[in-house]
Amino acid sequence: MTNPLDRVPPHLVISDFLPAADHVALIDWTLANQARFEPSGLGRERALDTGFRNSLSLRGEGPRPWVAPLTATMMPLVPGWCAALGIAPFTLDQLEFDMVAYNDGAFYRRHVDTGVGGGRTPRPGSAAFRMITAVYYFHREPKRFQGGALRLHSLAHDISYGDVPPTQNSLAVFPAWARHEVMPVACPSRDFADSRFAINCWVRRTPPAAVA
Ligand SMILES: O=C(O)CCC(=O)C(=O)O
Ligand SMILES: [Fe+2]
Repeated sequence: MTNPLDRVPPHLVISDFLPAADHVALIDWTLANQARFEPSGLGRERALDTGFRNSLSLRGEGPRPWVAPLTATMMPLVPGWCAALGIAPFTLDQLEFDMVAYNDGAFYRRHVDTGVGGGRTPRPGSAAFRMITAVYYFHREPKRFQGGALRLHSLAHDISYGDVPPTQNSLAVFPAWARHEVMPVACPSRDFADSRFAINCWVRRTPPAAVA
C-alpha cells in the first residue's frame, strides 16, 4: 500500500511500561478514587454525547499523585517517540493527562485528539498543540472485561486499520492527528473496579510564533 493516506498510522507499543510496584499502586489509587469519576464529555466544554463517547473520567481539583512521576518517566522518551513516528522535533510544552474508566458498554467513536478549531487562533494549552498521544493501560487482576481495543484508522476513510489491545501495564503511542477509536468494552460485572482503565497523555508543543 503506497498511498500514505491508506496506511495504518505509525504507532508504538511499549510493554511493561511501569515498574510493577508503581503499576499496582496506580490501580489501588484509582479504585480508592472512584467517587471522583464523572461522564467524560467532549472537548474543552466537556459536552456530553454518550452516543459518541461513553466513559468516565477523573475530574475535579483533587490531587493526582501519579502525574509528576509519569511526566518524569515520559519526558525523556519523547525524542525517541518522535523519531520512531516520523514526527519532526518540536519544543515541548507540558504533558496533559486524563484518567478514564471504560465499563460495560463503554466506547469512544472515531476521532482525532487535535481539536479542529473553527478558524480561531488556538489558545496556548489548546488541543490544537497536541503532537503525540500516549495511552497507558491498566486494570485489576484478574481481568474482567473484554474488548476495548484501540483501533487506529487510515486517514482515508475505511481503507485500513490496526488494533492495539489494552494490555496490562502497556503504553500505546501514536501521532495525535491519527484517527482512532476505542472499541466497545464488555464488563459483565459492571463493577467499576473491573473497568478497562487508561491514562491518556498528550505531548504538546509550545505554540509556534504566529505566521505573518
Ligand atoms: O483508551 C484508548 O485506547 C484511547 C482513548 C482516546 O482515544 C482518548 O481519550 O482520546
Ligand atoms: Fe483519542
